[in-house]
Amino acid sequence: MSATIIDGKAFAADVRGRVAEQVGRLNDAHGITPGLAVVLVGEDPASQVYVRNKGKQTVETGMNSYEHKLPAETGEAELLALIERLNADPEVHGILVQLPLPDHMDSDLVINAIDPAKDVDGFHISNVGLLATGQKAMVPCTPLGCLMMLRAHHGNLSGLNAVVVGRSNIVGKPMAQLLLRDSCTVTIAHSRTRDLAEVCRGADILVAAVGRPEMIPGDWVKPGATVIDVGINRIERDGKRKLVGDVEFVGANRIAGAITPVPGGVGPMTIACLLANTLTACCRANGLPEPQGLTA
Ligand SMILES: NC(=O)C1=CN([C@@H]2O[C@H](COP(=O)(O)OP(=O)(O)OC[C@H]3O[C@@H](n4cnc5c(N)ncnc54)[C@H](OP(=O)(O)O)[C@@H]3O)[C@@H](O)[C@H]2O)C=CC1
Ligand SMILES: Nc1nc(=O)c2c([nH]1)NC[C@@H]1CN(c3ccc(C(=O)N[C@@H](CCC(=O)O)C(=O)O)cc3)C=[N+]21
Repeated sequence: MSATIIDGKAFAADVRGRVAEQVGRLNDAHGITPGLAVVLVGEDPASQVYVRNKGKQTVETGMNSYEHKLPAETGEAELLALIERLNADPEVHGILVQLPLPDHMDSDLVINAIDPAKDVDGFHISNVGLLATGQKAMVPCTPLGCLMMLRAHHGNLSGLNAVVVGRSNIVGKPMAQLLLRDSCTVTIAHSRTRDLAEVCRGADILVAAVGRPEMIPGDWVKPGATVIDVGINRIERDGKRKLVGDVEFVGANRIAGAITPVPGGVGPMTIACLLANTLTACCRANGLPEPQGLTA
């Protein structure tokens, strides 16, 4: 028997629909339009695709999109000055600085210059600390999207064994925090983990966020487990360019209970959650009630 495919595209369309509806009501009742500013430094082709998709979907949900494209050689001071302007701009409720930044910039410094209330990526140290201590934070979009799909699929996650492979600040660590908050027993694995296969086989929920094409084979998956594949890897196979995850899909699909595909899994939900976070930030900035069903 094969696994249930968790359709991230459909989930994302649902989230976007709910965002659009609440944006419409916000506009009708208060004359407010949420605004998202996306800053891209340099010309990484993959980043350009994401930024274009984000801008398009922002406008489709009735929000304002402000794109700032800076050349790769932009100085750090110039980027910080732009962030200052966006922090002060009342029309801008969310700010996203696309990562990675060019090598000559200090990413931590840049991210921590963003007003935490506008930090829709949830990467600012204030938001990281708020999430870790169980307080109201802006929650990183990719882990938030994964959590929404897991909750929808499982209902209650309490007591389940969750293994997160990857410990980055943008995916692995916040994912682990969210699973812990939902009372999973959480293991974070990484490149130094001993016997990763055995660790993975203990997982009721397996989240792969590594960045290595198809490194997790089917026989690392516990029968019936839910597999969330965050990996986005561009490879060439049989002369064709292809997008694959960190999980070997065909093998894992035979053993898992449910699995997210790549593409069409976590990726679309990341963008939908970015829109949801922008709406949340706008509501908070205006002292209005939180949007329903769109926060963690
Ligand atoms: N779908 C989406 O919306 C998004 C997808 N992504 C994708 O998710 C993947 C991960 O991204 P990100 O977290 O930024 O990546 P990073 O490169 O920042 O982190 C990768 C993590 O994987 C671990 N790792 C590397 N090799 C191994 C190994 N052989 N065994 C076990 N662990 C290993 C690293 O361990 P160590 O710390 O020890 O080095 C590290 O913690 C990428 O494919 C990225 O493109 C990212 C963001 C959003
Ligand atoms: N500050 C910042 N915040 C981010 O959230 C951020 C970032 N920087 N840098 C890069 C990563 C990566 N990321 C993705 C978003 C959407 C898809 C996505 O929509 N993927 C589609 C396929 C798109 C394609 O074909 O390339 C899918 O999986 O179906 C993927 C990856 C956000 N990131």
